[in-house]
Amino acid sequence: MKIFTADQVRAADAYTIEHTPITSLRLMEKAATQCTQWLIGRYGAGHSFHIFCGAGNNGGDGLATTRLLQQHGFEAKAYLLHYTDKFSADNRANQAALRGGEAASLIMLQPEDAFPELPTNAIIVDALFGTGISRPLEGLVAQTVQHINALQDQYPIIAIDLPSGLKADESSKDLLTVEARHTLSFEVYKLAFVLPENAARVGEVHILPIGLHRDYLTQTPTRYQVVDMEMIHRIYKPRLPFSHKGTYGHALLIAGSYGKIGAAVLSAQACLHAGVGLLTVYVPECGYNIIQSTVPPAMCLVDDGGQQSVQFHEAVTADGQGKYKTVAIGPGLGTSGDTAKAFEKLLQRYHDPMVIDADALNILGAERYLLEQVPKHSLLTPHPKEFERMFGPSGNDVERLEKLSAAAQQYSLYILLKGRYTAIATPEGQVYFNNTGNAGMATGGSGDVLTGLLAGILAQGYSPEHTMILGVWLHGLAGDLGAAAMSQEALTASGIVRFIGPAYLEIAGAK
Ligand SMILES: NC(=O)C1=CN([C@@H]2O[C@H](COP(=O)(O)OP(=O)(O)OC[C@H]3O[C@@H](n4cnc5c(N)ncnc54)[C@H](OP(=O)(O)O)[C@@H]3O)[C@@H](O)[C@H]2O)[C@@H](O)CC1
Ligand SMILES: [K+]
Repeated sequence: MKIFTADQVRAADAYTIEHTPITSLRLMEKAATQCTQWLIGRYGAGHSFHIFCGAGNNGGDGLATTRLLQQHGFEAKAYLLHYTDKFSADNRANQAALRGGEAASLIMLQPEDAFPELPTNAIIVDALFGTGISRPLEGLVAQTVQHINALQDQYPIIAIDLPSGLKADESSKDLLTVEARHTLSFEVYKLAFVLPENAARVGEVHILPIGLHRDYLTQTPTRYQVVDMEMIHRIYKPRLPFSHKGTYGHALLIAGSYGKIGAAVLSAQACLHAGVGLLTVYVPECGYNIIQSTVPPAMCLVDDGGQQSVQFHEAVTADGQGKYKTVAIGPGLGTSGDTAKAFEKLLQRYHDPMVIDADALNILGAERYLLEQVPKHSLLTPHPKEFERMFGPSGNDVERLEKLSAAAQQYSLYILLKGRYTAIATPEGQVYFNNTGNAGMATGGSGDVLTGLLAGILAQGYSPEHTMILGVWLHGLAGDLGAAAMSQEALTASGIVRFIGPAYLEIAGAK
């Protein structure tokens, strides 16, 4: 699903009005109808709705929603903030329509008025500002937003289109905004929804269709997209009936050190569950028995280094055209000087896309010049701290995203940034946001599983871009299925591995 800028949303609106018989007032009615249906479906009988409206079209959505809720037999009141007399035309039309209905359901809130008393069954709806926000909140609107936020533990707060005060396309890091439990937005995502700094503001996002013109939605190029099942279906390739293990590639996984062989085990298991044809795991000597007994389908190569691998570059031939379709390196590897040297030699020998994670990223962070030597189109999988070590600190999430995208373009790499919506930046400047996964996956070894999964997918012949999108998505879905079966708390990295299979079945079943 595409992420539109506020300007693109406005253009979609205008295009729809120009190319179909629909008016802007009718489009607002559709938006309000969707919000009404969502609110009734979610909260139903026994609740009263208290809708705080601004002077623009977001306020218009709120006024229309109030009227529609009443028409469905619900108690609903609109509080129209009277901080200006500059109401939009559609806002005025909906004020008039509401005044024509139930008495006392449209209340003008003046700057000197106290915040209204709300009954215990209240649902607060925020329709103050949407994409038209143009400056920080102050005066009556700021006070109202502070009041609403102070009530968030008592009443659910539902924002229409955007939590008021939040900018759709920029960082709102230090701005006052509504803190919603749910945000009901229309047709497309907005960048603000996927930024970690907005997590407490947007809550759960629900995208509701309102009939914006398909041509505009499908033909407008966007820099950002949220990965969805449709995209996954386009990427996923079922196995061929006449295939053999050679069809699905041979991966080399270089991982583990004394005390961290578990990282190699988890990565190896994930790589096998991803569907790789053959797997060789390269570990220091202390890992040999462990790998052979816990991951029997994998072959094992042993380094002379004892506690940390220091000669793994020799596992690939000097011309880099050996038997391995892909190489993954990093989980539990260690960062000693000799390991770093071996990594540098590996980069000189191996020229196909690699998967680079954990300690291999830490080595890159310490020896930045090595970034230039990483094979083009390799996959880098840092968490925010590793990212910062490599590319420096950022003032806010949008700045970090720009840095991510700039690095992916500069070095021709696919780089992801882990988070609730993991961002995947491509060498072409695109950024995909992953929408699967849960807080139960914030557990040791979860990243090692992702590395193995990516290596297993890449080795099967998927392009690096498709590997990144499919791998991150499968990883999150396996985590979601695991959490559903055993709770987020009890989910472990091994649990994520166990649910890679069911996650594949979900894609295959829905295809
Ligand atoms: N496009 C679509 O697909 C559809 C869009 N729809 C809806 O329209 C919404 C966009 O409407 P919009 O353009 O009227 O902007 P909106 O957010 O209501 O705010 C503008 C008003 O706020 C004011 N204002 C701004 N900042 C302020 C501040 N800090 N403090 C005080 N005032 C401030 C600004 O005043 P001004 O800056 O002009 O002085 C103006 O009066 C969108 O989010 C969605 O809900 C749906 O109806 C149907 C389909
Ligand atoms: K709003």
